[in-house]
Amino acid sequence: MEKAAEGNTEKGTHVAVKGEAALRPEFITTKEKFHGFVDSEWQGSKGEKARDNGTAEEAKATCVEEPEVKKFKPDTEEGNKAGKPDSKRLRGQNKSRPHKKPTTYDEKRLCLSVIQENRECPFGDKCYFYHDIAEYMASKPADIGESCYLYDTFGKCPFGLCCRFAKAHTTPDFKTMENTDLVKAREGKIPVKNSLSKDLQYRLRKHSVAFEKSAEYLKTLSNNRDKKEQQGNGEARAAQVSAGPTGGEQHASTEAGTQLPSSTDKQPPVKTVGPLTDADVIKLRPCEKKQVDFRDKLYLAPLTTCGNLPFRRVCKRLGVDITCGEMAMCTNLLQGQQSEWALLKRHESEDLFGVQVEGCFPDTMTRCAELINNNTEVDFVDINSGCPIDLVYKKGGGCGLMTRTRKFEQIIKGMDYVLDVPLTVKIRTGVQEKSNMAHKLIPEMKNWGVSMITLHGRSREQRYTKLADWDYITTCSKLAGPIPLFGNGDILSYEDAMKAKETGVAGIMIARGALIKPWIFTEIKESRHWDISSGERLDILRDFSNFGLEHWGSDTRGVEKTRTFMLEWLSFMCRYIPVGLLERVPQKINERPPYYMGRNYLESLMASQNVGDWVRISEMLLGPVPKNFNFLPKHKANSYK
Ligand SMILES: Cc1cc2nc3c(=O)[nH]c(=O)nc-3n(C[C@H](O)[C@H](O)[C@H](O)COP(=O)(O)O)c2cc1C
Repeated sequence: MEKAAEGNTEKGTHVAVKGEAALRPEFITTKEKFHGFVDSEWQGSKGEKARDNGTAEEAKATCVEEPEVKKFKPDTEEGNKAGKPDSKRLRGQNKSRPHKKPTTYDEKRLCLSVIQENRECPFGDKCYFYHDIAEYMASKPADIGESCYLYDTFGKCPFGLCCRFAKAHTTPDFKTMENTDLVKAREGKIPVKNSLSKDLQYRLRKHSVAFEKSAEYLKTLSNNRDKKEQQGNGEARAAQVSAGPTGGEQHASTEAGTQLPSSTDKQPPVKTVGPLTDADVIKLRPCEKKQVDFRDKLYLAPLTTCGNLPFRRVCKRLGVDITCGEMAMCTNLLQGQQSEWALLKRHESEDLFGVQVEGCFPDTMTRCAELINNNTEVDFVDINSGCPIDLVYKKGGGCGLMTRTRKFEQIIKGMDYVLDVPLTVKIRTGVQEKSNMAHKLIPEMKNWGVSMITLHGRSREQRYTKLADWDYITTCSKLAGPIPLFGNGDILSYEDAMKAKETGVAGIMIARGALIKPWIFTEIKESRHWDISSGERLDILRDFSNFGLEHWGSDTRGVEKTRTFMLEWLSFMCRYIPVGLLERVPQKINERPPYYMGRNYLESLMASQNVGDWVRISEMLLGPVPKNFNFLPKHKANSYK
């Protein structure tokens, strides 16, 4: 960033710096003063000085132990975030973050045999875990708070004595209480759908799941290929295949359904059908396919790691219409991997919900779509053909598909053929910065069976550098008609959203804007700037914390998982600049704030770009971090370029 002045100086003497948001001078400070204030005011468990309209008082009540906040040295990446931005370091993912996470934060846990109603422990004397409940309870870290969200919401807490809020539902003789009225009222309600059943997992692992519709479709590919080969067109096809990012041979060998060597390929014999032509496929496509009206809806982008179910619930409360699961890899789903299936989970509040998949071959993608179709409840399935990461791109997936049009076509047609719900596609402008290709692809895609297209107005090469190209999005949206095209890129205010809609796009998708300020959906729906207080922001984080405990668990493991995902989110949220502090509204996504003081302690703390301060915020809601706690955000959210 080119600086017009030597940083921020005393109040009132601040000179606007290129690339920096314009703040009212009375709030601007220096790095040293900012950190000095945040550190000196922090009182940890006592919380006397951590004040914010009473909200930090509540925080005081929940932090029962002295928080042990890790200090981050200024020469580390975290330290650097608070200092002068280094454009190379602050872009993309933190690939060097520790891979080995501690498997457990509990030194010793209660034996499962005790948790499961005193059944006999198969390990007897050799068992490492606690069998004496009183001994376990005495060894457990102090409860985080007085009330348990799970017990209060559902009438019982499945984590019983292991819950970190256990006092709320434990009798003096260590029995777990239940609120029978509430339990009865919730009977039969399943708040989260799309879990992988043990039976399906077993069948997937044994390759005994039938993919009948996929087989029908894939047969058409092998028939078409045979015909072409007979016509002597083999050479032309090989040339087309080799145009993909990984070269030809590998892909050519995996083209036709029945001859595929992939790990998911050993399928049981299925009923064979006669040769199908492209025209047959179109005829066979069920007319009763579920219709979804996407137009004029607000779409929360699929967000790996950050777009987890608790975060999406937060956004639903704040007005988003369409939600989508984090990108799932089709081969992992076909292998029945529990962790991948977790990405398909849908909360009951998600009334228009889709899942996003990634893959590079027609056979696996088609089968994956059939698997999802037959075993989950989703309103649409999205193909991520915008994914830029090497792991995906180099295999020909993600935005690599945009350069492999024949394969892309086969994937889309196959998935559309097996799905009873609409198929949507998310693309970028192209791969290289100066050679847009979406406009060439979109007219073709219209004939392949996509029901909606989302266009992120940047290329793979570009990542987040430069603003999204909304002129190009406008051009593409016209080409896409009558298929709705959603525009995606850089929306951070209702004004940005209004301008985007004026381009004629069918709808808008928001990614970082929702992470920085999830209330953006309320702002857009109510056409206003919301000068949200830090207390209200903490309440939103509290919702996340409760939803996280419900999703990941209220035992130590669940608490720490909730914390980790909250910290990932806070790495984006710290970029929000309160409306009341801005000289010029609205905040722009590519503008970095100068160091500033908030209107109260919590607002200042929330503005910190220091991991240690995010940990402090998490401690207000989730109690002190365990001794061996370590965190480095996955995404370098602070790349302002
Ligand atoms: C943390 C993070 C995770 C993302 N994960 C995905 C993903 O799983 N699938 C996807 O299609 N795009 C993903 N994206 C890209 C966004 O969906 C979106 O296209 C991009 O951020 C541009 O929108 P924005 O300018 O509103 O942020 C991710 C972006 C971020 C910041």
